[in-house]
Amino acid sequence: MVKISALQGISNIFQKQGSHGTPRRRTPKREHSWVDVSDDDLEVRSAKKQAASSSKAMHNPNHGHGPRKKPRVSAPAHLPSKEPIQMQRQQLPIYAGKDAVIDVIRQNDVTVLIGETGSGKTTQVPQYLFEAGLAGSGMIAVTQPRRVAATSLASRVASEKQTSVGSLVGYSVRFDEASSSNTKIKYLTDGMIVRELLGDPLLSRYSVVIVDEAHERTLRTDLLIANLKTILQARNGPTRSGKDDRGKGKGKAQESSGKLNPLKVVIMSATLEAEKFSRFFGGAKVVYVKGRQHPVTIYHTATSQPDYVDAALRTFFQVHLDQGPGDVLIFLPGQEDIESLEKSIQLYANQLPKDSLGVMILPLYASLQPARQAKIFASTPSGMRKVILATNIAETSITIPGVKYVIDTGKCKEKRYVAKNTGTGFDTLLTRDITQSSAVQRAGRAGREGKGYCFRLYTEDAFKKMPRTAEPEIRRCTLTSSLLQLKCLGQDLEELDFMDKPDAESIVSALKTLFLLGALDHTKSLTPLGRQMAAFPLEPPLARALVASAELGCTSEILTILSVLSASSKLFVDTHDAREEAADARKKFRHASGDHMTVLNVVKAYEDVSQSESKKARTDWCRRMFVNERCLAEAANIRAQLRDVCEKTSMDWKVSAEGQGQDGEARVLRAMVAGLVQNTAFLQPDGSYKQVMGPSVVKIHPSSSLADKKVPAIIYDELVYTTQIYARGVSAVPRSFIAEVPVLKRRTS
Ligand SMILES: Nc1ncnc2c1ncn2[C@@H]1O[C@H](COP(=O)(O)OP(=O)(O)OP(=O)(O)O)[C@@H](O)[C@H]1O
Repeated sequence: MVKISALQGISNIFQKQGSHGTPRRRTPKREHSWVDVSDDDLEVRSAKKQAASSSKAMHNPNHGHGPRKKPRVSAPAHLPSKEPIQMQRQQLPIYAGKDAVIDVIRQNDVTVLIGETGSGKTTQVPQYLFEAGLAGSGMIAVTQPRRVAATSLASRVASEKQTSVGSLVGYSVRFDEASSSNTKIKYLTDGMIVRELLGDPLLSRYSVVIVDEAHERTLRTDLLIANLKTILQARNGPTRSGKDDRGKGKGKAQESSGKLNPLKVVIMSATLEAEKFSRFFGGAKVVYVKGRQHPVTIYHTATSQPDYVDAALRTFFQVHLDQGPGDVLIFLPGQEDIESLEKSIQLYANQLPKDSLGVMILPLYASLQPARQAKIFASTPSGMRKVILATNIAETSITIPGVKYVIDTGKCKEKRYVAKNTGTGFDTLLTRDITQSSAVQRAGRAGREGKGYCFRLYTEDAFKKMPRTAEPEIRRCTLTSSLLQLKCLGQDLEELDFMDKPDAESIVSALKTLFLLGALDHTKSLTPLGRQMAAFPLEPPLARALVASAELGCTSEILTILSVLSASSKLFVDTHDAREEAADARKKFRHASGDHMTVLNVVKAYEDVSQSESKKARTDWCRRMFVNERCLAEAANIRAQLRDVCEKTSMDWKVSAEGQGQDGEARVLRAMVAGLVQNTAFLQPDGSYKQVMGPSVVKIHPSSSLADKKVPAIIYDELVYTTQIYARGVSAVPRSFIAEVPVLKRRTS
């Protein structure tokens, strides 16, 4: 049992000499942009000048060379602002430059807008443009790389506009939408707007597209940016240097005469290579909004901290015990570290004296169910300090009310296509050091409602050595889904004008996958099947399984399986405390063929309980069975949305294989094989599984109902790369099912 004395030891280490050494307090110089809310709030500079200044800020965020001091032991009490929301809006740095921002955007087709984190870009610019009439009869789109940002920003801006989400201000994220015919400002993920291109290649319902957090260079943001360039030409005609030659005063995007509306594009970020974006759009105007509302004081450790989870634990308790009110946001690379730190914090927090401030721990990672993610935005109960343990999904755009302290481990997980090393060709998440841009964004999550503090668990030298920005996703991730979408638009990855060209190897791999799925023919042309697949907001292999289910008469079952696979949380509750009970409960659902049919068994059992029992009894049942009710609720929602797409594409979603015994089961598995053609492996004499389409040897993941089983052939949902390569979401299938797939016939015979 850990004693409080041990806890106090932890808190002291940071403050004294311990593993952190004495943290450095940097007193920012007056002229530095981190603290300098200048009188001259807006500057429009040439792209070159801006880039130089931006790079200075990136290398030097709050690192004025002030004296070395210890951190203040008790920061002044911080309480979230109680000022009326309209007054808060007027105090944002961007407010003073409002008219100038509107003018620049009115006069230019493309504007690159840079401003400090928290200066008001994301919440205010769309409102300014709307108020100035730039939406015309169309909409203003604001894209975000992450859904949690899109939904929370919509709700903030709706309250600033004193309306409810879904009316004037809406959002659209995968499997969730709140908008109406009255919506004029729409926050949406970059993935959703790329999807909208399929039905509306010129994005004609938008008068303005604001690409926010463009520095992240997600694959979808890059796809959008490439398309915006061609859309601008189609809608606005050739222009000089991104200039709107129609002149001032003609900003109203909608023109009569049945012609296409001109489009305004705004690229925004706090940490952007402005010059590169400006050049890409033929010399777009760069606007720099100066100043930030509240200062953020940054500390670095004196020595590096290889055990960053332990360092985060110590730093948290130092803040908790020594600093004034204010919530804490800790950045960690992934779910595992989050869960481990959560346990440690809880363990020590339980031993705090009864009268001390309580600790409320809230995890935040992408696969957490949206309703649980949303809990971070709720106000902190009195007598508590909220600590949010987050991955980089909290890194950009969002304001978490109450957060005053940020602890940055300096680590993140990055998706990377692994092909060269293993020959298997799949995206995997690797832990790595963050970039300077990420570090600046992370610090920017503090200081949004008042003074903030950021404790970086790495040295200042390490910060200086970090790369400025991350490698664009287009250079390091699977391109299959994007390639399919582009094919539907009549475009080619090789030909589209991207800011950075994709890797040739990734293009070949994506072409191969789509060919194997039947989405492309041997001339690389889109097939009718490919077009059908692209209609679904699913990765191409899952979309292929769904289309196959129509021919096999089992769409209802496949919809259920795919909905559960697409939910953000896992179907079964992981538990370390009651592992045996959980395993016993799971046995009741286990299907001999493996995980896909097991999913169906769980959903069926849950539906039976739901029909005959109360809501409470249903929840109790889930708890007893170690089934995650949130996953099932989310899956039901996803299923309804996929069903709608089926209806729109005239696919009969009711057709079912239920009650048809083994024949029905075989049809469900055949449909899954059609989608998972590349995820197939055969048992080898030595008991291992060897990929049919690749050179790798894989093991069945311990979480699978087939773990340790030896079956002649398997299909799997995904590979996980840890110490070895594991197949997760596995079903046993007869080898003949695999041999039936036309493209696999030769390999399996
Ligand atoms: N949900 C919220 N609750 C309280 N205040 C908020 C909220 N959302 C925004 N704000 C306030 O508005 C300010 C501006 O937020 P906004 O997201 O527009 O800034 P930004 O310039 O886009 O920052 P970033 O570059 O970090 O995305 C915040 O610093 C905060 O003071």
